[in-house]
This record gives sequence, C-alpha cells and structure tokens, in this order.
Amino acid sequence: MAVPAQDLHEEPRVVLSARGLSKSFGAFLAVRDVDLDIEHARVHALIGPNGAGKTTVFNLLTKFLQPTAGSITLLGTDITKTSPDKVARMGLVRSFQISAVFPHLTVLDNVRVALQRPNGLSTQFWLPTSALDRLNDRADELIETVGLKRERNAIAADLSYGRKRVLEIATTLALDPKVLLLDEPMAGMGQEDIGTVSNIIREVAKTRAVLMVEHNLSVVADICHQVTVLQRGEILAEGDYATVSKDERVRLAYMGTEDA
Ligand SMILES: Nc1ncnc2c1ncn2[C@@H]1O[C@H](COP(=O)(O)OP(=O)(O)OP(=O)(O)O)[C@@H](O)[C@H]1O
Repeated sequence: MAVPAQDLHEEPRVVLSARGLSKSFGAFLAVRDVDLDIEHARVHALIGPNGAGKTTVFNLLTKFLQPTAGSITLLGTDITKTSPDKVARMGLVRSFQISAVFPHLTVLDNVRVALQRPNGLSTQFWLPTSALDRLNDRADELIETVGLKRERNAIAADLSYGRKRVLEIATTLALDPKVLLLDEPMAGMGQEDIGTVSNIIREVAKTRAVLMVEHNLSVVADICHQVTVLQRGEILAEGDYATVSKDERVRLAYMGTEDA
C-alpha cells in the first residue's frame, strides 16, 4: 500500500542528507557507505533486521556518534563535526533527547517544562511555576495536537503506557523540530495507541520531516512515504513501501514472508 499523494501538504525538499556515512567499532564496520536524503513534509522509515545498523545511523545523524567517514548536511549546513546540542538547536531532534516524562508532574506541566528548555538537553528547574504560565497557550496547542486534552491535568504517572508515549511526543514537539527522529515510536503499544500515534506522526509531518526506525511494517506501509532498508550496515533497497516490499532481496533478507 502506498501513502496517497494527497497526504503531502508542503513541497518535499531535502532537509537532512548523509553521504558515504560509515562507522567502525574497532575492526567491525557497523555502517558502510550510507547515502540518505530526508525530505521535508515526508515520513521516512529506516527498517532492517536486528543489528542492521539502524540505531547506529540514528546516533550518527544526531551526532551522538562521530562517523568514521562521510558527511552529514542539515538544512544546507555541514554538521559532520557539530555537537549534538548544537544540531538539536538547529532543529534536528531525536525523541529520547527529551523524552523523560516527569511522573509527578501533570501533562500540562510536562509540556510547559519542555517548552522552556533552550535545546532539549537541559532544564531550568529553578523557574517558578508562575513563570511558565506564559507558555500555557502553546502548551495547550501541543496537547490538542497530540489528543491529550482530556488528560491535560492528569498526573503523568497515572497515564497508560501508550498515553505516556504520546506525552513524550508532545514534549519533543515543544522544541519545534524541523527534522524529527523517532526510534521505534510504536514499541510496546496496543493497536489503539498505534492508531493514535500514527495519526499524530502523519499530522506533524505535514510541516516537518520525520525519520523513524520502525519494526511494525503495517505502520510503515500506512504512514511512511519513503523506506530505506538496511542490512549489515548497508542500504539494501530504497523507495516507497510498495516498491521495497516487492523487492526479492528485501523479502529474503528482512521480511522473508509471503505477506510482507
Ligand atoms: N558501541 C558499539 N560497539 C561495538 N559494536 C556496536 C556498538 N554499537 C552497535 N554495535 C554493533 O553494530 C551493529 C549494528 O547495531 P545497531 O544497534 O545499530 O543495529 P539496529 O539495526 O539498530 O538493531 P536493532 O533492531 O536490534 O536495534 C550490531 O552488530 C551491533 O552489535
């Protein structure tokens, strides 16, 4: 199944790209010569079997790991040697960077705290709650975007697992990322939450690029415009889901089933 063209709201253009990206751990080459183009207003999936190098590519793109070779460009700027906090400030945000939900705070306060972070990597705990009041409108907007209006004043610890993950996405969106990287956003979720989070990702990708590692192939088929398949650190195939799922090498290497 291909994501319908009418889902594309803004002109796609490359916002994040990698060329010849490689990473060795000692003698082991975990990522080999990877070229990637991530486009604005699109959801791009990175898939592949366990150990294919997906997390390593994420860590390279967000600068948590330094590449052994290759280059990375974000919004026209070479970020190959830029620090993770600087690339976060430039708009490349990975969900776990700020995904710590404070269990004792309400949904609203979690989002307000996220909104006052300068770059998602630190929090000014000494700010009085009153100083956060000016953030209420934006916080409520985000809470509405992710569908947490009913839980606005609930304590985060009381939310279900799925709703907590949704709150994490809201706190990530508080940084207004231009490129959002999500590592297995559906992991551990039930069908209903998967539907909700799929809708949120579809919605937020109308105005930004999303790159996600995802094992759930029906989610990939449902919401991803572009799919890159990694195997043993190398790109095996690329294209829309309909194309890569028909690729015999992909079926053999990764999906291996008739219904993939
Ligand atoms: N810090 C490290 N030191 C040594 N080897 C590593 C390191 N990080 C990852 N690797 C190896 O690199 C390869 C790719 O790992 P990576 O975690 O990127 O794969 P993945 O596709 O994310 O896998 P999974 O789907 O299981 O999370 C694996 O063989 C892994 O053991």
